[in-house]
Parts: sequence; C-alpha cells; structure tokens
Amino acid sequence: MIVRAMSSSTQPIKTVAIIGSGLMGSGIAQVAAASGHKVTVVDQSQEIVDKASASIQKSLGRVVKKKFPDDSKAQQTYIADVMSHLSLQTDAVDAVKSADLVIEAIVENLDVKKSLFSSLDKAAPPHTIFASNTSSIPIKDIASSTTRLDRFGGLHFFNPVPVMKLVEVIRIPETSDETYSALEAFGKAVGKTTVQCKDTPGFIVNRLLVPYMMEAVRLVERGEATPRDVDIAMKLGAGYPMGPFELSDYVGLDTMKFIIDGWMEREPNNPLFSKSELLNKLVAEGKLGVKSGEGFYPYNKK
Ligand SMILES: CCCCCCCCCCCCC[C@H](O)CC(=O)SCCNC(=O)CCNC(=O)[C@H](O)C(C)(C)COP(=O)(O)OP(=O)(O)OC[C@H]1O[C@@H](n2cnc3c(N)ncnc32)[C@H](O)[C@@H]1OP(=O)(O)O
Ligand SMILES: NC(=O)c1ccc[n+]([C@@H]2O[C@H](COP(=O)([O-])OP(=O)(O)OC[C@H]3O[C@@H](n4cnc5c(N)ncnc54)[C@H](O)[C@@H]3O)[C@@H](O)[C@H]2O)c1
Repeated sequence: MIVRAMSSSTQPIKTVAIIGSGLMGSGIAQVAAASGHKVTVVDQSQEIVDKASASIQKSLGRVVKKKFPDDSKAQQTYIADVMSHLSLQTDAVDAVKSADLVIEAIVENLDVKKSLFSSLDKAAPPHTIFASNTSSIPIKDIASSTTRLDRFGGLHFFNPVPVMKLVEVIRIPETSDETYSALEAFGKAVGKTTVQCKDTPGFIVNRLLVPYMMEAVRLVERGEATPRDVDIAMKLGAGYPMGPFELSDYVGLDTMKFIIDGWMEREPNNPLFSKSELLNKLVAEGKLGVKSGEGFYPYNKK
C-alpha cells in the first residue's frame, strides 16, 4: 500500500525533486521512487548522475534478491518499474518547477546550500515544500535564504537510506503544521519511522553520535588503541554494526570534516567538537573513505 504524503496545499506529494545524487541523494531517490513518487534527481554533471543511476540499480539489485528470491523475472520487472519513476538531470531550476517537494542532499556547506535554495525559491511553485537532509547545519540558517519559511523543514535520512529505518523530521518555529504533517507523511510514505525534533545542533542522532565518534578519534590520536581495535571493541563489546572508523569511512571523511568544522565554528568553546589532526590529514590526502577507495582503511576501488 502506498501512503501518500500531502503537500502544503494539502494535495498529495506526488513529485519530488532531489538535489544532489551522492550517497544520500541517490538513496532517498531510490526509496521515493520505490514508493510510487515521480522523482527527478539532479547533480552537477551527466557523469555524476549516470554514476548515481548505476548505484541505485545496484542497490535495487540487493533489494529484489530479498523481495523476490529465485524469481528473476519479478526482480527485473520491479527494478524497471522503480527506475521508470526516476529521471536524472543536471538542471535544478528546471527540476523544481513541477515538484511538490524538494529535498536537498548536496555538500554540507551552508553557503552552497543557501545559494542553491535561493535560486530554487524563485523557480518553484508557491505550494512546493523545501527540505534539507543536512547532518548538522541549523535548518533555520538554510531556510533564511528563501521566502518560504512556513514551507521549510528538515528531513534527515540515514546512510544507507534503503536499509536504515529512521527519518528525523525537523521543524523551525515558522514551519506550518501543514508542512510538518506533509514531511512526516512523506517519511512514512517512503517506509521509514519518523521522529520529531526541534532545530537543535545534530538533532537527536548526531548530537549523540558526533561526540562518540570524536572521542574515538582522540583515543587513537592519544595512541591508546588502533582504529581496528576500537572498531572490533565497539562491534563486539557494544553491539554496534560498524565501529566508529568503519562508519566514518562509510559516511565519507569529507562530510565528517564539514560536519565537525561547522560545529566548531558554531560552538568554538565546546571541547567536544575540537578538531582532529588525523581526520584533517586524511581529507587533505584525498582519503575520503569508501567512496575514494581509502580512508582509515583501504577499499577496492569501484
Ligand atoms: C573517527 C573520526 C570522527 C571525526 C568526526 C566526527 C563527525 C561525526 C559525523 C557523524 C556522521 C553523521 C552522518 C549522518 O548525518 C547520519 C548517519 O547516517 S550516521 C550513519 C548511520 N548508519 C549506520 O550506522 C550504518 C551502520 N551499519 C550497518 O547498519 C551495516 O553495517 C550495513 C551498512 C547495513 C551493512 O551491513 P553488513 O551486514 O555489514 O553488510 P551486508 O552487505 O550483508 O548488508 C546487510 C543487509 O543490508 C542490505 N544492504 C546493505 N547496503 C544496502 C544498500 N545500499 N541498498 C540496499 N540494501 C543494502 C544487504 O543487502 C543485506 O541484506 P540481507 O542480505 O541481510 O537481507
Ligand atoms: N554521508 C552520510 O552518511 C550522510 C547521512 C545523512 C545526511 N548526510 C547529509 O546529506 C548531504 C549529502 O551528503 P552525501 O554523503 O550524499 O554527500 P556526497 O558527497 O556523497 O554527495 C553530494 C552530492 O552533491 C552534489 N552537489 C554539490 N553541490 C551541488 C549543487 N549546487 N547542485 C547539485 N548537486 C550538487 C555533488 O556533486 C555530490 O554528488 C550532506 O548535507 C550530508 O551532511 C550525509
């Protein structure tokens, strides 16, 4: 059964534009298309969106193996059906013209996000709801670049989106009840459990996760244990599916650095968020984790 979310004019959310087709944008696009929405995904070049299309098909390949075991025809039909709900392009302004909901999943940088939303605000119809998937930037700071504060909120998905069952739905004081309900309904429509949170630093999950991850890197920097031993310890001793260094490589070390730098700037006196030389060194060397082939650990280049 498809649960339809409502747009701010109480029309069902049918069309979704997703800006950014990296790790998160492609995952959000996949679950939105799989739940019957018409989805347009946008990124900066054809090469990037082609890569996103391939990664969505690969992820759908994993989904259908579970959904239709031993039925390759049903598997192919399902993948073709989901892909038929998706189009990929490079013009964000064009993509939002017919969107009920725009979800931004671009680089974790306030100025870049504001510049994008400011241009989209002029192009999108009045009823269109805007949402950011930011990990750490206050939603109010991003929303300030638009004239639709009542139709703005946060939809914070988790990586990998097709697997992780949570979406944090964030409201700013100006977010209308109608918009909040539409965002919450959209989260449910794509098969997630939603939780509500005010626009506080890190929302719920990252407020708790970031200090833990930062302390892990400090423990290693102090020479107290290796990344591998920390990861083994947290998996076998605390039951986490990934240790903090595996998870960092999975999230992307560039994204981690953006998150922690932004947090440091906003809370310069909070020792929880002081910088990590090790993280900065890896990023400067282009070691961004799984996506670049090396981070704290080496990976096979895809
Ligand atoms: C140390 C330095 C710190 C300094 C900086 C600090 C900054 C901190 C920043 C915080 C970052 C926040 C980022 C963001 O805002 C919030 C997040 O998203 S946090 C990340 C949340 N995610 C997790 O915690 C993931 C934890 N890992 C897992 O759950 C699992 O490991 C996994 C990823 C699901 C993989 O599971 P495995 O068992 O290892 O591997 P499998 O391959 O067998 O997969 C299991 C199961 O899942 C299916 N699957 C996996 N990936 C996909 C996919 N992409 N698409 C579809 N399906 C997928 C797979 O098919 C398997 O299915 P099954 O066969 O079991 O039915
Ligand atoms: N990686 C994670 O685990 C994770 C989890 C939850 C939320 N987030 C958040 O989601 C957002 C995206 O993260 P990601 O991991 O997908 O990053 P990513 O680096 O994998 O992808 C970002 C994509 O945005 C594109 N992009 C940058 N500027 C653009 C623009 N102006 N227009 C169109 N596309 C543009 C890039 O080309 C890239 O493909 C960030 O705000 C991040 O904090 C990340």
